[in-house]
Amino acid sequence: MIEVCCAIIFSGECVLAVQRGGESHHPYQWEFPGGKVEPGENYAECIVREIREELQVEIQPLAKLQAVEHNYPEKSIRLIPFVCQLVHGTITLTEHNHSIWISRNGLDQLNWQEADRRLLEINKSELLKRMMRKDDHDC
Ligand SMILES: Nc1nc2c([nH]c(=O)n2[C@@H]2O[C@H](COP(=O)(O)OP(=O)(O)OP(=O)(O)O)[C@@H](O)[C@H]2O)c(=O)[nH]1
Repeated sequence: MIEVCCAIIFSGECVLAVQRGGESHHPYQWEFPGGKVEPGENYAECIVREIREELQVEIQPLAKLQAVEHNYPEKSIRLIPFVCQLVHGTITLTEHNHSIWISRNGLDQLNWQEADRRLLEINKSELLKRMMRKDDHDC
């Protein structure tokens, strides 16, 4: 079981989603930025490092949400999500195709990876509490 941390980065009441490249596993699907935990690293260290590498910004992890386990044909992962806030920097994608800030309505509309769909389902009430706006709006 591979442990993967991901960051649900908030800006106001919107969160950041990133799209995988065409050459990766699960091409063009959406995910939260993050990656595999390295030996000797705790989850918070992992997510801060991965976000520096992938987005070139500094974040602060605020809360760990419920993890999900998922079996893909090629591997099994435990996906560990952290609610995070941006501390400084401008997002620059080093690995992903696109990024988008989404409101609560957007959560249901993206073509997420399977593990993320499950992750969003089990953490929905916690996330919606942090994304209170009722109307769709530009993030
Ligand atoms: N970063 C990230 N990875 C996720 C998410 N959901 C999900 O299923 N994954 C999977 O978790 C693994 C994360 O690996 P990684 O980010 O370190 O490296 P990678 O995409 O190059 O992995 P690869 O070994 O499949 O090519 C990938 O298999 C990816 O498909 C997510 O929200 N964020």
